[in-house]
Amino acid sequence: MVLNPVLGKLVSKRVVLASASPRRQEILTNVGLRFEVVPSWFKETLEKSSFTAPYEYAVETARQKALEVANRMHVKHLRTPDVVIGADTIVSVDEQILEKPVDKQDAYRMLSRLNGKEHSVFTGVAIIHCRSKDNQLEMEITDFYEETKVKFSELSEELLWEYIHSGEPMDKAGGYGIQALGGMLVEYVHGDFLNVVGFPLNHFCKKLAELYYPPSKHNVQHKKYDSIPSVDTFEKLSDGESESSNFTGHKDASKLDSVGIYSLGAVYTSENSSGVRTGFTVPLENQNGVSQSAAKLPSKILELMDGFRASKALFVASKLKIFDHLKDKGPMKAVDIANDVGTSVCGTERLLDACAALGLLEKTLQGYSNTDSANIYLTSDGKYSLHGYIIHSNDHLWPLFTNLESAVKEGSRQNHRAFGKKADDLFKDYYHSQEVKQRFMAAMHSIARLTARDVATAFDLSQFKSACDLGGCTGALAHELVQVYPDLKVTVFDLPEVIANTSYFQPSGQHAASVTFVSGDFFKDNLPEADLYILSRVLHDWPDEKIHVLLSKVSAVCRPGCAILLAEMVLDDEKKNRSTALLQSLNMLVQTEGKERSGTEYRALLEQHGFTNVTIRITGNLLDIILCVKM
Ligand SMILES: O=c1[nH]cc([C@@H]2O[C@H](COP(=O)(O)OP(=O)(O)OP(=O)(O)O)[C@@H](O)[C@H]2O)c(=O)[nH]1
Repeated sequence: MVLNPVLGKLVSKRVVLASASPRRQEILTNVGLRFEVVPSWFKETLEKSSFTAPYEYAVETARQKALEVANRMHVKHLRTPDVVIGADTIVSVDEQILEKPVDKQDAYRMLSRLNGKEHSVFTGVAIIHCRSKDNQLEMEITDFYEETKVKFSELSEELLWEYIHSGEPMDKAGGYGIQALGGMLVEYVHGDFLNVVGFPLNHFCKKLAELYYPPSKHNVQHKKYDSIPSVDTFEKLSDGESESSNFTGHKDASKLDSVGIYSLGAVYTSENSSGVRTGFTVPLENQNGVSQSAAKLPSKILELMDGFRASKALFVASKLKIFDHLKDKGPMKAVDIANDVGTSVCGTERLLDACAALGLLEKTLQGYSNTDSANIYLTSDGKYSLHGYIIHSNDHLWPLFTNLESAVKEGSRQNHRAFGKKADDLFKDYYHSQEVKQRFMAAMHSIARLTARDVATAFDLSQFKSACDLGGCTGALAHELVQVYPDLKVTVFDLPEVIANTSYFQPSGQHAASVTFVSGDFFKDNLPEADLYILSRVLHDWPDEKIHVLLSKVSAVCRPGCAILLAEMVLDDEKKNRSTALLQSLNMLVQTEGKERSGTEYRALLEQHGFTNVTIRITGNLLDIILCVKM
């Protein structure tokens, strides 16, 4: 649960932290913010002398870090984030800016400068709200800085060197980490402690409050608030969202809710004596003249209650190929679309309006047209088309999910209830008819295309000369890998029924020859030789016993130094935070004997088969990546 509704404003947005700093990640994770980490490639080399004050340098560096990530995600990854957060922490002493030491001598130089004196720590923060309009990246940048004064005690040379040899100073601005051993060097801190650690959380929340709840003309008083409104205040405000808070342009569910929530009363805000804004509802009279108070509705719960309606609207529009029609012919009127696809005008109009309100379509006087995202993801031939997966969700997953209650009661898959037949093998379900097989392959292909770049680049795989993608289906990941690593040869190993149907999905291009297809059953047949074995969305299909069979086979053919790359949604150890992955685990319950697992669980499985150095990258995207090496 997000404690602070200001941060709650970010829940439905794709938030990206443009920072490799584990401290920033921890500070933001600790308050319940969900975000993806995309470290910035911006080199911190701005000319310091061109800034009149040290904080200007920190703010500009933070801006450049965030801008680089926003641009890269938009242009290279075709994934425009909603919000990008960048930060830069520096220490300023005697008009000098200190960043991270480059070596121990440099750390010594910095710490000696700070010894026995007061210095300032500045963190510059940039919050960029992004949106893609006509494929152009539009951004609104907000930045600020926070200053904290820190005083070091008089420290002996011996102590300084002991501290330096601990290794702690190396990745810390000014050469110390106040949150750990470095705390022992500090006599006092004036200001925000977390600012020193790398992220001024309090100021960040105030900034979000300013952005998402700007003082409106309805305010009873207009004093500018100078502290974070209390939780209670935010809850009252949270659904009375103002126009300007909708940076991303899409209409999210909470915004839609707000219409209903305050239909009985208007929201006003005022400030209390301590400068804290308070929200209250003004009673309005109903039609009978009876005074009523606007009830604050639980918007999150309402959103969940209605979630299936939105999913189904998307599924039906996709099944009817409305996005394909609009790509070729839009803008179009409802009546023309209805005629083209052979549906009723009144039903089609309602569906189109719902899709427009959900941000999937645009509605103008000329008619309906696709949004940029619809063109890319929802048309059946879009570059990153999810059409295949959406149809699979509608035709296969939906009937299974309607039996979730039985699955939970019985603890087992529900294929027999959903489809009226009992299959002993998961994939027999998919491959019993050509139509279902092609639908399943198209679904796997669309997800693999979307995630392939992340899987291929989560780790540097350039040391491997050959790879085998076990259960690699249409070869979408294999083709991405050979593009990223031109010297790599990839064998896609999958069941004969799959391999026989891959030709439709093959790209043409210079690297196509580096991908070969071999048919076989990875539980029974010999595995092709390779330096790297890839298991992407495979292990979650199976129970531990079967995974042991598979991993022991991989282990048997792996030479020391060879590796396994896993791509799965990794659960947090406590299994309480990652709702997408936890829902995916329910998805596995209704249709397989498998489940999603935590990093610790994957590590244990891999280590039992001699795979060590298990490194887990939580990407915050659809798939997390695990690399481990055979000893
Ligand atoms: O007391 C502490 N002071 C500072 C830190 C950490 O120091 C670094 C500051 O470096 P920077 O702002 O450039 O951030 P990076 O780590 O390089 O990550 P980016 O990818 O954002 O450039 C920062 O990590 C602070 O957390 C500390 O830990 N304690």
